[in-house]
Amino acid sequence: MSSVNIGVLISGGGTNLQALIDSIDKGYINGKIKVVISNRKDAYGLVRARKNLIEALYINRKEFNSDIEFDLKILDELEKRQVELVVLAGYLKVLSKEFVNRYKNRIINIHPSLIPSFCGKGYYGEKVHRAVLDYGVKITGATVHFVDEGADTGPIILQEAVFVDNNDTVDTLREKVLEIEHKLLPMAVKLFCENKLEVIGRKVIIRD
Ligand SMILES: Nc1nc2c(c(=O)[nH]1)N[C@@H](CN(C=O)c1ccc(C(=O)N[C@@H](CCC(=O)O)C(=O)O)cc1)CN2
Ligand SMILES: NCC(=O)N[C@@H]1O[C@H](COP(=O)([O-])[O-])[C@@H](O)[C@H]1O
Repeated sequence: MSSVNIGVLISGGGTNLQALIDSIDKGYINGKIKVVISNRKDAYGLVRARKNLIEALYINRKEFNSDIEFDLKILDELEKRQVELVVLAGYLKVLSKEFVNRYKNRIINIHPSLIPSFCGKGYYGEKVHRAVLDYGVKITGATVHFVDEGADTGPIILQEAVFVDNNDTVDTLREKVLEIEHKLLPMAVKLFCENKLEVIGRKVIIRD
């Protein structure tokens, strides 16, 4: 089976990107990351990409007149490289309808909570863990899902839970959830690359 061309969008440190790079390098994922694109110049994920000889682009939103034009630029860079799967690995901008429709059911996102809890506009990064602690829930976790027009509303591919302890802080919770993310995201990408994910309405069926 030929490998799948992957494009990864980031905004930050890139530990999920690193998990994908490592998973591909050890042969766990039948894919090739063709390009990493960040909307933030200081994203350490760009450094991780370059260290692994992966093309890394910073695209400055301020150089475009609208979010749509910005998205179209990103789409152009992805399609120039025949990208078949887009992975959002800590990408902190909501994609436009045009982008989502161009890659329908071919955009995967990782979110640091058990969707539909603590997700959507305003819920990203540490804000999620802060909300989890403030609410007092006893479990949280991570979700990998296909991306649709809404923020974190797409069909769920994989989830895994973790207990919230009384002495947990944002930092300790982030670390516990990241450990799950670094397992679930490569697993979901592997399943996609092996053509084992079928979307039926809101449900994602994992085929053997
Ligand atoms: N169309 C979609 N685009 C994106 C999705 C999605 O599900 N559908 N997922 C997000 C990632 N994400 C949660 O997983 C998420 C990212 C950012 C935000 C948010 O509120 N962002 C702020 C700006 C943040 C910043 O630039 O500092 C905002 O848009 O006002 C919510 C959820 C990726 N794209
Ligand atoms: N709503 C999107 C969101 O909050 N994404 C989260 O940003 C972090 C990125 O970390 P990383 O840059 O080390 O992969 C991860 O925890 C990811 O789940």
